[in-house]
Amino acid sequence: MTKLILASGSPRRKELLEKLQIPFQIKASNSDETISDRLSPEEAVVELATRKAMAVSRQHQDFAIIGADTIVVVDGEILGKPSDRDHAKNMLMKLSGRTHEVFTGVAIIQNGQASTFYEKTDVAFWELSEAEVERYLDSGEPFDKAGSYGIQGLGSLFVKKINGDYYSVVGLPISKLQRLLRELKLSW
Ligand SMILES: Cc1cn([C@H]2C[C@H](O)[C@@H](COP(=O)(O)OP(=O)(O)OP(=O)(O)O)O2)c(=O)[nH]c1=O
Repeated sequence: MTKLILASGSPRRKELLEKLQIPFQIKASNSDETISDRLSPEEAVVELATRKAMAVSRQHQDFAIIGADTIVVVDGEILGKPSDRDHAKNMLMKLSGRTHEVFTGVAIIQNGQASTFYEKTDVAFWELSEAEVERYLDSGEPFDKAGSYGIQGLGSLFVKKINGDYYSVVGLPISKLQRLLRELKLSW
């Protein structure tokens, strides 16, 4: 069976891939995450996921490599991970009281060939007070996450409604990924 590598430093992605109960290794990828603003959100996440997987694939040609990328989109604006506390506060105030989209792109590179897909989930937030946001920032949770929140953590308290795959918001659309891995004969 082809050996599998998850090209990610995200502990959430590792935990989610473990659900498939297939062996894999982890190699964090440090590919360039800047993207052209001409790309649509779906094109951007697929491009970034492919870049992450490709970067690892060059050193591990005999493996199948999985890369993923998650972004938040509100009013057509792409929100990645915050650069500092003010940036995070700004993002959270933007998300307050409205619905945003979370896009996760996934790429599997095998024998130089990329198989890709993306998933879109709508997430509606309650109206957030500034005090609530400040308290959330104090928790430290927002800083390594797209859109500056974690639906799986304290950020759950902001969520009014979700339409789509919860696991895609956390960083890996695991059921769709399993189906693609099966098609590629990489999973049961
Ligand atoms: C919206 C949201 C994002 N996230 C996370 C998923 C991703 O890990 C992160 C977005 O950053 P990414 O650049 O997609 O991933 P990463 O830098 O964490 O890991 P790597 O590139 O090595 O694979 O935000 C949550 O954990 N919960 C959420 O609710």
